[in-house]
Amino acid sequence: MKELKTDLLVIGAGSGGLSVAAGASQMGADVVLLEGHKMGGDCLNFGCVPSKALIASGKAAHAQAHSVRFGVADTIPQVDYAAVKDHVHDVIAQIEPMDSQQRFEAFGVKVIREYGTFISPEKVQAGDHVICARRIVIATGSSPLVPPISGLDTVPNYTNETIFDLRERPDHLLIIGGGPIGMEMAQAHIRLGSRVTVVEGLKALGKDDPEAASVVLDTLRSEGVDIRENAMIAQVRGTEGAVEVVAENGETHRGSHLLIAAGRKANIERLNLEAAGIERTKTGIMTDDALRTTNRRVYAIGDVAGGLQFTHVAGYHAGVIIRSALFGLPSRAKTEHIPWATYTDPELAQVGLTEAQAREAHGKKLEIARFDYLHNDRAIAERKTKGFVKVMVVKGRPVGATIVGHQAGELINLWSLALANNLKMGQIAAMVSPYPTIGELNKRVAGAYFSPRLFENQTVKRVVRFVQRWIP
Ligand SMILES: Cc1cc2nc3c(=O)[nH]c(=O)nc-3n(C[C@H](O)[C@H](O)[C@H](O)COP(=O)(O)OP(=O)(O)OC[C@H]3O[C@@H](n4cnc5c(N)ncnc54)[C@H](O)[C@@H]3O)c2cc1C
Ligand SMILES: NC(=O)c1ccc[n+]([C@@H]2O[C@H](COP(=O)([O-])OP(=O)(O)OC[C@H]3O[C@@H](n4cnc5c(N)ncnc54)[C@H](O)[C@@H]3O)[C@@H](O)[C@H]2O)c1
Repeated sequence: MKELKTDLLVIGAGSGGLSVAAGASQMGADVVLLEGHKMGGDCLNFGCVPSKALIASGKAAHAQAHSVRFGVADTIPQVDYAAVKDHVHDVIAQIEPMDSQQRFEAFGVKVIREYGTFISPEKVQAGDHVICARRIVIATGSSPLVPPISGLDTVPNYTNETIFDLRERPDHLLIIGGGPIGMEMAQAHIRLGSRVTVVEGLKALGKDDPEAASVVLDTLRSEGVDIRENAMIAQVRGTEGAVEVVAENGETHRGSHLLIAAGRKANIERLNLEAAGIERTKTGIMTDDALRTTNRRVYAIGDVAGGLQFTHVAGYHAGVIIRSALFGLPSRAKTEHIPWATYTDPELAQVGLTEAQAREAHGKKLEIARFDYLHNDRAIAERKTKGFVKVMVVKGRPVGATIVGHQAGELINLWSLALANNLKMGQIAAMVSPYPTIGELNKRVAGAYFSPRLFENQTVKRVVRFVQRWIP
């Protein structure tokens, strides 16, 4: 056994672990990084990056088939599914060097390509190394949750870890789960020429504002995706090419390929948390606001912490714990200003409270400002008029924003800034947006908040009439 001593041990080289390792090593800490599988973790290899690359192929195909309204004849797209997957892997390859072992070794990080297991509260074994660290960060991410569905162990199925390697286009993709993974994959595949059925046990896109989610679901349905809700799958049967899923309500759906997109489970099995005195919750590792586990020298960040599971959250967590682990400063992870977006077309984005949450929290103090894409000139020119921006406002400050429509994921950035800095609606309204941009929607929704105060206000009208009588 080789013994190593270090300031900081990071377990997992995904979005969270790499951010900690890069930041801490460049600030002078001695860092050891463990990775049992692929550098870059889920986001690069099996998550955000391949899914967005696949979505881009779907968009290209959809644009060819729907161009006549721009005066350009529609064509039936000739999709080469294997070439689409080449594109997906080429995109991964282009981003890969940023997450590579070589890059991190150049920062001075000692990278060990082994899974880590606690053998005591301050020691972790990885292959033939035992690492003793002043501080340890668990950033081991999550894996696809395979629900206890009868027959699933014998019927061929795909998850996000295998679907991006499939090179023959599914004739009919059956998806269990109508969350963001299910919906993004459903739309990409229908646009690439597969038939698609999504079977959701509860409500599709159920974590989002229902009014906004329904804009996305209606669009997917209009493109041909068969979305079945309230159909919890209890049984699957069949063979490769002919799969059947049976819901508790008796519905049966058939397809050629089965994708499981039924949620995530934290990667804790290999860690031997008991040896380190680290407690878990139902969804991951138990942490306090500072992301410390029940073992004070150990932090848990990103998906394994069991909260919001996004790459930008893992990156944000990394910043929070660097402050505390490296500088010994108080640090707290907040959630109120964390946005998320689902990259369907139209996109769906949220930050802060939804309308329902804001009503519950603020009751009559809540005001809703709203502006529809239909009135944005750039959206009209691009024929992207579906959707709206809705901002929840309390005492002149936004407490949440919901956007569904073209580039919603880009538009939500401004509201993330506003919530992170407690900005007022007046500060958003003061911004000048270039015309014609989709981004103008954000200014216009702030305008919509103020218009009734200005245009339907008798005092304002009286003051204007009075001043107009006196000025030369
Ligand atoms: C299909 C899909 C699409 C997604 N799209 C988006 C998106 O568009 N935007 C977004 O923000 N998020 C998206 N996500 C979520 C995002 O991928 C995760 O939130 C993010 O990767 C979490 O980062 P992490 O560092 O916590 O874990 P990961 O990136 O998964 O990294 C964990 C790493 O730890 C390693 N590991 C595990 N156990 C051990 C051990 N014991 N020892 C050593 N190494 C270990 C794993 O091999 C892995 O490499 C998507 C996820 C999926 C599945
Ligand atoms: N754009 C993005 O940022 C993005 C994209 C994809 C994934 N992600 C991340 O990955 C996480 C996981 O995504 P997900 O879509 O797998 O999970 P999810 O938990 O959001 O959705 C899973 C869905 O599967 C349903 N389900 C579970 N068991 C079922 C069964 N037996 N039959 C029918 N339906 C069943 C659930 O009711 C749920 O609606 C997301 O919460 C998000 O954090 C993010």
